[in-house]
Amino acid sequence: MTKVIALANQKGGVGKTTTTVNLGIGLVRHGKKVLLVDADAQGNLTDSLGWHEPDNLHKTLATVMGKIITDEPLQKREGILHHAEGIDLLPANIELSAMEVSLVNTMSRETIMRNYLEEVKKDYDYVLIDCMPSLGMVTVNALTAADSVLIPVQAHYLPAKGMSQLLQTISRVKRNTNPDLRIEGVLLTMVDGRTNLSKDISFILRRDFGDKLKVFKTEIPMAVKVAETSAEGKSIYEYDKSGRAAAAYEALTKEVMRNGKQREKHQAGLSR
Ligand SMILES: Nc1ncnc2c1ncn2[C@@H]1O[C@H](COP(=O)(O)OP(=O)(O)OP(=O)(O)O)[C@@H](O)[C@H]1O
Ligand SMILES: [Mg+2]
Repeated sequence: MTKVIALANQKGGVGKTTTTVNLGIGLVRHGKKVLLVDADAQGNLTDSLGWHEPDNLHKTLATVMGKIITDEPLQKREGILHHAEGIDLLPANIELSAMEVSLVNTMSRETIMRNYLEEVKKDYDYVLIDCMPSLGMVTVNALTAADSVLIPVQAHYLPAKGMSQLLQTISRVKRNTNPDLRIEGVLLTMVDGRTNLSKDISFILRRDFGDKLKVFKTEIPMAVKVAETSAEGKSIYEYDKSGRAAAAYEALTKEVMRNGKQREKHQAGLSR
């Protein structure tokens, strides 16, 4: 069964794109087939995988969503690019900002991305959707298409207000279009080892948003090498394979795979 995970947080610059790349390629390194979907008109994911001029790409997420809206047939693998580290990418560029507007007047406007992925995801074990820093219609589409949400949070920033808004949006999506949507976990990113702040933030998150809000055991350290990878169009495993950030993203990858296995066991138990 394919697992679709949306990486979302309407706060900008918290590590959504970086985590999409390094979790995605981490899964590939464990033999999984993975599609990354760039759902941000800034095209940062596309850029950081080496397509440095996303606006020059002719086929993107906006193209395929447009075809779903107008009921045009899609070609096999239409718009999907392949990266040297073994991962597929559906890119995005500035055209996605027009999609935000055109979705408003579209029928079944929340389910366009889900309809697109229904067929396409059959070729993959995991689909990771890198959301833009807003809770607009494209992000709602991603949450509607997803099995779970992974929420990166910058460790030195108290996320209380933004987190309530995000959790409200997730609840709304659950009520309206995707009752089975789960929270995969909150991931602390850019953790500066010299402080205890990340422990405090884990504590506050659990205190304010309930024990059910799982915080990943893995934390991603602040590391200059991580910031440098995007210019190189490579993952952290290629760029700095023996560094702390590569080890952390490898640990996160294993945690995500373990979560999936535990859930499968649980579901098998329920259906017996
Ligand atoms: N662990 C880290 N250590 C140091 N720098 C990092 C780390 N993770 C990400 N960065 C850098 O921080 C910036 C923001 O990261 P990223 O683009 O992944 O965030 P984002 O949530 O996708 O941002 P946006 O909301 O704009 O889409 C980037 O320049 C990235 O290279
Ligand atoms: Mg981003």
